[in-house]
Amino acid sequence: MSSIMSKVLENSGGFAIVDGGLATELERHGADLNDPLWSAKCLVTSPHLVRQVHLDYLEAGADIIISASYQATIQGFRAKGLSQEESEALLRKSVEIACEARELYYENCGKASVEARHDSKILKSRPILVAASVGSYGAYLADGSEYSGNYGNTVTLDFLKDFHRRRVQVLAESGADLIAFETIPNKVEAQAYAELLEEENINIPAWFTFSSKDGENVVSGDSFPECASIAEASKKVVAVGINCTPPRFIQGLILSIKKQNTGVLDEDFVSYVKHWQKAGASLFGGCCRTTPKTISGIYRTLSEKSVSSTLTSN
Ligand code: MET
Ligand SMILES: [Zn+2]
Repeated sequence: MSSIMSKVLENSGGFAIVDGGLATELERHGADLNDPLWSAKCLVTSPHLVRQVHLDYLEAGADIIISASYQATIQGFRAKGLSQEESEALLRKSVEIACEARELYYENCGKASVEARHDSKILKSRPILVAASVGSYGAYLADGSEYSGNYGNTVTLDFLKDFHRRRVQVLAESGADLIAFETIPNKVEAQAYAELLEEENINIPAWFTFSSKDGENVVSGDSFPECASIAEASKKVVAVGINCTPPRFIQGLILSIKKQNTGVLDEDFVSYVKHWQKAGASLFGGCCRTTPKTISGIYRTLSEKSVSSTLTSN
């Protein structure tokens, strides 16, 4: 495991908390994301709101925040008329905004007042990681195929590598601590990411999270353990897990690979967290429709006298 990830896990007693939904939280605050760029639209229209939502997650106890680049692609920005340079700058901006939120958070910790503590905000100086989000090709298509994983015959391994190549390079050089490949819908895209990390000599670690709608396979029907083994075979991948998946499926999925995971949840997921921890997970967070309240619930649950669990890591 990379030293940054170990540092975060050690500091918090063997587990770390990841943020919750970003796009849906931006929407809850009034952003209109009805656009092929989805949350990436806010990088242009409301960067302050993005920064505030990152900050809300840090104050709710998240140790790792994920940038607003999930649906930010060079191809998507170019389709809106932006130049190559402007498109790359927006990718970098997504990470810069998250880094600014981290700075603001540290400043707030420094001057934390008694009121803030009463406000139940978590203002505790600790190692915080910024992960650069990479959503799937299906997310760029914005036609629901990120939840079918069915890209048709023309979308090959090489096509996917070329699609993601420049974006991954730019994000790797953006100041992020790691890359979060999220909501991966099929095996071929996982393979494309793993090969890109090698070919491009990406020098920050990555994690891979897959989405499932049946508790056994990823959304395309490819086996989750097979997808996970692609991630595990890469030296650059420090964690493999699940996101944007109903919480009732998470424990079984974790057990099916018995490695560390990021769990992702919906309405009453907090009750599941300790089960996921017992099943071997060490990273816990939310996805679409989870909020800072969800994350502070996870924080409180995991901060209670910890259950004895064996943690595994790759
Ligand atoms: C469809 S999954 C979206 C993941 C992304 N990190 C977000 O919360 O917006
Ligand atoms: Zn999601």
